[in-house]
Amino acid sequence: MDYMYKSSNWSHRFKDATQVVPNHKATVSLGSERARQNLEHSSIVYGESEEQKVDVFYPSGNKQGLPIFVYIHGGYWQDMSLSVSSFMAETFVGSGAIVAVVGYDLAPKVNMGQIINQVKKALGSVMYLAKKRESSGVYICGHSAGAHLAAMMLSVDWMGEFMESPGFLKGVFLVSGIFDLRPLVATYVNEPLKMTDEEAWTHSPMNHLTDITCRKCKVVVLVAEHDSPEFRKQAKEYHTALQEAGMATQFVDVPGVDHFDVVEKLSEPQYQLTQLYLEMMGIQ
Ligand SMILES: N[C@@H](CC(=O)c1ccccc1NC=O)C(=O)O
Repeated sequence: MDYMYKSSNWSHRFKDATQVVPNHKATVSLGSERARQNLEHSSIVYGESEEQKVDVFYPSGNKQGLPIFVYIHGGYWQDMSLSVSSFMAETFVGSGAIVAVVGYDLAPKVNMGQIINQVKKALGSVMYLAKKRESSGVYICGHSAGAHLAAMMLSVDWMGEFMESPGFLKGVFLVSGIFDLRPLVATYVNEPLKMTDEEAWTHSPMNHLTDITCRKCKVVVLVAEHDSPEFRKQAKEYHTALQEAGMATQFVDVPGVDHFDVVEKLSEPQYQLTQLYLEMMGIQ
């Protein structure tokens, strides 16, 4: 299971698996820096720590009615950061979306329950922004561990917790995600997280199919051709479970990419997933 959940082992692009994650970090951090240099942006502070912020990138002109593309980064809830996660902003803002990048604290500083709560608060602040800007819809894209967090947001009671209309949330894109955390408990991934089997199940989207609040959300479950068999299995099983729960869902097997460039390429306007997201947001 350690080998299955080490995504760098399954990349086809490098001879040496140890190059994969450093290359990913260099790529996303360069793109993120460029976005901060070239785009109008500001931060919403939703909590006390440095990471509890949402960085928002805007098309010029202060227009109302734009879609909001929310990005939740991966890194097994213990790696990566807000500052390296705006690499797609230039492309999406260029097409007329507001881009909101979610930061959250990492393990071992916080546990899984606290991380999920932080992301909920972050999304609550995005819902408020959506109302203020009369947004045409909020679309969440999560990668890997971020896809797990995005899937957990399908079951948030927005009216109860934030007094915000759930109507803004229109789509959720889950890229190479983990939807049942139980297989991770015995792996290296759990060393800083320290989840028990019970906690792993409590915080699994697979355990929250009957309390989905966003009944009208379109959910796209995506997996990379060169993701590990475990990731591919997790995605297929969650997609089937969503279907059985009566959700509008679509499965996309993205050819020619691995666990990392499946999202890196969102910085390219012509990439298949960029096109799919823009189309779903109604700006293509
Ligand atoms: N330890 C993992 C790292 C990893 O999976 C990862 C790294 C950066 C961003 C996302 C990742 N995957 C899941 O959250 C590996 O070596 O593949």
